[in-house]
Amino acid sequence: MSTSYAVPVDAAAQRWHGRDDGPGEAHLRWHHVVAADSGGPGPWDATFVGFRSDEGVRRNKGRQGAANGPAELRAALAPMALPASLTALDAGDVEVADGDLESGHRRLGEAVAALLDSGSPVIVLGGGHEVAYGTYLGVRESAAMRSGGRLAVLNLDAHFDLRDDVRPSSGTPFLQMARSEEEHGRRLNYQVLGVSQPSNTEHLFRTADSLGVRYLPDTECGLLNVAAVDAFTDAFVDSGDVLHLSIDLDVLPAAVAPGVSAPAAHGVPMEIVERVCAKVAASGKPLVVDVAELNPDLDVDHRTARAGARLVHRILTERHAAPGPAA
Ligand SMILES: N=CN[C@@H](CCC(=O)O)C(=O)O
Ligand SMILES: [Mn+2]
Ligand SMILES: [Mn+2]
Repeated sequence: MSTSYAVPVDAAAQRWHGRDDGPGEAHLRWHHVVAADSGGPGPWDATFVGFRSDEGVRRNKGRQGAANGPAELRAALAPMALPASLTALDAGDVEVADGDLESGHRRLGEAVAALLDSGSPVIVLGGGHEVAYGTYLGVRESAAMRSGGRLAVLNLDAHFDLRDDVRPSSGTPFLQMARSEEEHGRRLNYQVLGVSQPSNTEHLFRTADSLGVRYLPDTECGLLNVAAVDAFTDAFVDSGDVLHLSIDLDVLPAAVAPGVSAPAAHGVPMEIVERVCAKVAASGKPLVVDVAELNPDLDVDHRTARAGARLVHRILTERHAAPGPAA
């Protein structure tokens, strides 16, 4: 697989190290199984690509530092113990330089499309939430979509990110997607879990309503709401053939995820977020996940990085254990 869209994988590969308790499957951790070159056409049980971008957060007047998110997420995932032997590929990082977010989106799209077409689940390590539009570009151009698959996008987020700004930013990705889908004669199937009323203006709620967005507020995503969350998630999974799961870490309570631009006063409990991720992964449908908004400069004892890595771990191990859809 060509990695012309990305910086050399060497720097990314350096992050895949950790404790080694001995040889064999019983001692496996992620750093043992991630390869930095393709070694074949795939599919892999997991593929990773980083999106080193702060530009969207800068444009959205947030607190910068998310460009170092990919390295931190790799470092947090690397030592996690694996319950089974998986195959994994790290395609390196797409770097956003000189404020050229648009070029970064294009290059990320090329990377995601190639990895998805290999038949592998794709994990995009952000980056500000502007990562989601680049991820979408890849999904849009993937073989699964070109052959008529229905896209379903689930955003786990305190925010709708449907801002109508002059320039793309971390606050605009899902409106960009909606417009792109419209240009392609489709309506974006966009769903959000964890929306915080005080963090979204009435204008954003109206935009969401006008686009037909289905959402669950954070106040209805607690541990007492498991049945409703399950029903919401099941309906999401059923609504698409190709699933894009976008995880903005500010969906988690600030105590769990302090290392984000806009920490959540309420948030959705980790148990619920992880449960939703596991359900989506277990569907066996073509899947791309992006993890957004980790800002290592604001993190406390790598708490946010570990929470993000734990979600990635759960998604990929759940996916590996699940029976695939009938071929
Ligand atoms: N990706 C983040 N988007 C949020 C940020 C809110 C904030 O910085 O307070 C948004 O634009 O609404
Ligand atoms: Mn958010
Ligand atoms: Mn967001």
